[in-house]
Amino acid sequence: MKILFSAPDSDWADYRDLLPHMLTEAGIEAQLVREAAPETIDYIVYAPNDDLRDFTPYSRTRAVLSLWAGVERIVGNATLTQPLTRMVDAGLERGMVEYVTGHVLRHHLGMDAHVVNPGCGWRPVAPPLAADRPVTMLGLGALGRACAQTLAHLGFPVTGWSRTQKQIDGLRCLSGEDGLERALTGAEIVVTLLPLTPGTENLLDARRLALPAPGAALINPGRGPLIDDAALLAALDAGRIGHATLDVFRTEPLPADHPYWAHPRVTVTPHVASATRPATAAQVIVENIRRSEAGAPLLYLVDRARGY
Ligand SMILES: NC(=O)c1ccc[n+]([C@@H]2O[C@H](COP(=O)([O-])OP(=O)(O)OC[C@H]3O[C@@H](n4cnc5c(N)ncnc54)[C@H](O)[C@@H]3O)[C@@H](O)[C@H]2O)c1
Ligand SMILES: O=C(O)[C@H](O)COP(=O)(O)O
Repeated sequence: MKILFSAPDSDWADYRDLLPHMLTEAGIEAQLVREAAPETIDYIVYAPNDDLRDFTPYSRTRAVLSLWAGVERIVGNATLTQPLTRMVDAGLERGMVEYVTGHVLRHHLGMDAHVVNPGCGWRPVAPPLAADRPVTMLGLGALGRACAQTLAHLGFPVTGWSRTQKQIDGLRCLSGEDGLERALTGAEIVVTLLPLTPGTENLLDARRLALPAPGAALINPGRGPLIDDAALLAALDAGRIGHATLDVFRTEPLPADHPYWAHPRVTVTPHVASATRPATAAQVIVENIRRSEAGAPLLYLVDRARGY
């Protein structure tokens, strides 16, 4: 079997030895290649790149296996008729839990007053307990759910919002348009871990950004276009949103003249919230190839109509 590794060179360095080794361990005889005649390729391991845009000639390819959790850059490709899977990786999940927990605690504990602006002087105002700090998680998938549950274990009252109604221990789960309003209203920290689809683009617009508690913090490790940037800047300037920690943007790298860079109440992180971790992600790729060969359903199959 031949597997095309269609991803940037930095990924190739991580997987070129690891993936063949793990395939062999799983009893799968395969050759991992950087290029080959398209009609000879059985599977494509994919991360966004400029080389592969037309999937039409890959006539025997049985699945395209994304190394990324977010598939918005490939899911709408009209030439892609092969099954597409997204990445759900234990290492990626743990990294996201650490990022979200760290940034939630920064805002909850008011760390900036002591660490970033220690000139504030001796103002002994103790932060409330987590139990008194409502947090809202938009998105309750692999990543949102893990982050929400960790925050709930720390004592935060966490409300989660998703497309279909969920029941998750320790969380107040809401869904639908009305659920979104209820989830946002009064939240003191809002985290967005939604995929980018036509249904989520500009989800946080001026009206919805006015619903959280005055001065609430917004943390977006999901995708940049989930937020209407002009509305967020206006909400920050008016103090309706107290701080925005943004990891993802409409244009990446974030252009040097973008107002987010200079804004005193915006923290920019350069799309580092969490990365796919090769050691665990390779297991997912191998398992999906094993399943496909055995005629079993693929894990984490993308629904083209939903867009994720
Ligand atoms: N910044 C980073 O480093 C980084 C890393 C990995 C993933 N991500 C982003 O995180 C996103 C979420 O990943 P995941 O693995 O948890 O995804 P997932 O597919 O497991 O979960 C998606 C969640 O979003 C909800 N959702 C989708 N559309 C919705 C809608 N219209 N209304 C309400 N809820 C909706 C679903 O119900 C589900 O709960 C990815 O798509 C990606 O954009 C970012
Ligand atoms: O969280 C999940 O189980 C999946 O991402 C699907 O969620 P949805 O049915 O709410 O889209």
